[in-house]
Amino acid sequence: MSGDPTRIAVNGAAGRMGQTVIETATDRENVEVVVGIDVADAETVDGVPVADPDDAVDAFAEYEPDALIDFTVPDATLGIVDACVEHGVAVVVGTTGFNEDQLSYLRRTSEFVPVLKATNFSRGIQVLLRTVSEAVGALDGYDLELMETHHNQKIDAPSGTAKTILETVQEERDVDPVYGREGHAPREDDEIGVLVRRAGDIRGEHELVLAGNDEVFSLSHRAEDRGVFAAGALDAAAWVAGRNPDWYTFGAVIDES
Ligand SMILES: NC(=O)C1=CN([C@@H]2O[C@H](COP(=O)(O)OP(=O)(O)OC[C@H]3O[C@@H](n4cnc5c(N)ncnc54)[C@H](OP(=O)(O)O)[C@@H]3O)[C@@H](O)[C@H]2O)C=CC1
Ligand SMILES: O=C(O)C1=N[C@H](C(=O)O)C[C@H](O)C1
Repeated sequence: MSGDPTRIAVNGAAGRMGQTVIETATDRENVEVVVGIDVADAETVDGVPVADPDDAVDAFAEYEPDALIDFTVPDATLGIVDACVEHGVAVVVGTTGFNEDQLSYLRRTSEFVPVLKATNFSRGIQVLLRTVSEAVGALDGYDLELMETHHNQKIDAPSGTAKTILETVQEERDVDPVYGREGHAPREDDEIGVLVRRAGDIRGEHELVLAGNDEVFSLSHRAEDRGVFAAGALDAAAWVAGRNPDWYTFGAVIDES
């Protein structure tokens, strides 16, 4: 490895993903988490100082991060990006559950600093997305059903990843999502069932089933540890820091590394 490590701030530092990012970074030489941001009272996480979001501008001035990794909630993401613009800090967004207006705000932010957003920072899901396009394009007319399962603390549903899989399907075929089924609900040809489960501490499971022509084909992915998302987010932060203001995807990181 050459050069100084990428200096990273973590928004949501005391959360499940924030803690995992900080822990994962300690084993790496190309990144260093220099400050955390969280509403939690914690003064440090794993030895990393934690500042309140209201003090983010001062914290960025003091610790000079190159990139911010955000795993919070949409309002918290939007609450910190102006501080990133003020200090020229690249933004890596892992948070899910944004509405259209919130996404537009993030898009505008990318006119001033690089913004890289991914609903799933595992490499396997990125490959699954590419395979989804090929499978849906090739298996015309097959019934499509999409399932996801996550831990019982997850707020948004369907998951951000499931929404990305759905969008990828819809780029290939004109199907309308049907969320769960109940009562007399016969399947239509132009629909895709979307089913959500929440239980225990399941890290994240996604499956797309394609059925027709006397066969069933399925594409599935299971995250076994939050470390897979943390590793991808750190790769993304090291890759995007110092680039020109623009909107970037995790797929580009994988293509180039
Ligand atoms: N893209 C990907 O690969 C992945 C995305 N995610 C997404 O990341 C997000 C976070 O997930 P997870 O870590 O499990 O959630 P957690 O609830 O465990 O962590 C979120 C943290 O953000 C804190 N927080 C809340 N408001 C603010 C604020 N205004 N400023 C700073 N921090 C704040 C929370 O504090 P408090 O608890 O006190 O509210 C909490 O500590 C979710 O949207 C999830 O879907 C998760 C895994 C992978
Ligand atoms: O909240 C989670 O845990 C996860 N959220 C992301 C999503 O909404 O897709 C990614 C991953 O599945 C874990």
